[in-house]
Amino acid sequence: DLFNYVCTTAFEEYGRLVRFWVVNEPQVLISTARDAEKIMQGMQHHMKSSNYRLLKAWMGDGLLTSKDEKWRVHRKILTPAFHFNILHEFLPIINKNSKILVDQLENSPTVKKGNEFNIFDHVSLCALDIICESSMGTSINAQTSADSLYVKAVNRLNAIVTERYFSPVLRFDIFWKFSSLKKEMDRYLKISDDYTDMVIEERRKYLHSGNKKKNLAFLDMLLKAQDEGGRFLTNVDIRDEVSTFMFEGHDTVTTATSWVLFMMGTHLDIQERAVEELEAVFGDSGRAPTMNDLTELKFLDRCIKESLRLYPSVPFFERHLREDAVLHDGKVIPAGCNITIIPYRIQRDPEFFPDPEKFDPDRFLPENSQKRHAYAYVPFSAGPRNCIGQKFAIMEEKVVVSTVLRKFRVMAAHTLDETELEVAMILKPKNGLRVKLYERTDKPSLSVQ
Ligand code: HEM
Repeated sequence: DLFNYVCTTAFEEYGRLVRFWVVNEPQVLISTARDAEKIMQGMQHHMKSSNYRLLKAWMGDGLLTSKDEKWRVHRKILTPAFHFNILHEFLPIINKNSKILVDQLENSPTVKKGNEFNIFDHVSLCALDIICESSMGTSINAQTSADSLYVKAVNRLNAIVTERYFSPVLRFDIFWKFSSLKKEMDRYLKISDDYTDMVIEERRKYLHSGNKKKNLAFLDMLLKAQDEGGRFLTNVDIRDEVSTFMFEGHDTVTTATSWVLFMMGTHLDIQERAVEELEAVFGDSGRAPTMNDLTELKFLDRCIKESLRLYPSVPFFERHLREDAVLHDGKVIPAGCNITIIPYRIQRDPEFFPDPEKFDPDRFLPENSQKRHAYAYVPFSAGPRNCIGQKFAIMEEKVVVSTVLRKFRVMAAHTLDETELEVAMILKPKNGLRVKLYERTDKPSLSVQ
């Protein structure tokens, strides 16, 4: 199938670099850490490929798609929001929603009967609540009222963007313009834009009222910068950044979190080690994690990293070369090419990860990882265009996974071999990740204090 061909077979047939044509545009696939470094390390090749124009209908010129001065200015404004000293402000939001997730699972008839279900569906609503409240400062209660129009809009927009990206026909504007999918997209864009505009307006009024009691939101950084006369920051710019966060911070975390839980469910010895660590940190208490607790969860941290190695939420990303790129062995990729960097392949290189298919969290022990090539592990990309939300994402994963594991024993309902991967912008298994949950009966009830 296409996923295996692009990520594996193509390199076995043609070697470490593969070139093909998408109509009149040359595309080069990169599969090794040393080549990836030459593309990602500086600002020289920071421009995204022409394929990202397909994302622009939703997120305009947000951080993910923009370039040059606009990208630089916006990145500078948003970077402080992800500083370690600020991140703790988001912990109550993550704790609250993880608790709701566990409550929902506990009360679900499917879970009670010991039936299997797709863990993805539940984690997705939880991640949506978290990213919405963290970026906009408002709660949409996706977990408790799944029929909200905005929730539907975000989910459909994600799916439509992906469908267009991989459609050999709809990617061309001429066919897209007259398609029913475009009509549907316009409908959901209006719902999403209207909602975001309304939240931005309310948040602006709230901040101007001088009331500082509510949690900080990423949006506040942008509104503050606009107040201070920030260049480039129109209302549409702010909306684009919020939409970018809703896109980048939702499905990515959902996939990553679901995979860790599933991997725990297929590797019960590893799950037990993680639970022993949780018991050491939380004892018999049902208290919610603090930032200090999260730092203590070192084994869980390694499980999350290892899961992202095997199943990077973003299995590939792309650049457009405005100048020639010289690779580590002197080979030149000429200006004008689009480049696809494939973490899914790079992170399976046996030179850096012996027995690469094995799920082994201890690869990330300091003594096993310190000397590894800096670009051998790039689930969050690397260099100046790396993921701005990576610390937030790991913090969220740790809280959600630990909250679930403190309450439930997770058992996978199928094997890894039976899990077929889909070619999409986000690495999703075609038929979901199905698990069964069993309550750890001797555990106290969890609190969000
Ligand atoms: C496990 C979760 C996540 C993974 C694996 C992930 C991965 C990535 C990757 C690979 C990129 C580079 C994409 C490209 O070049 O096309 C990226 C960029 C980005 N991510 Fe994440 N991401 C995650 C979570 C998040 C979260 C939670 C947020 C926001 C709170 C976020 C915000 C962004 C933004 C804004 C960019 C664009 C950065 C720029 O170009 O300056 N991501 N992410």
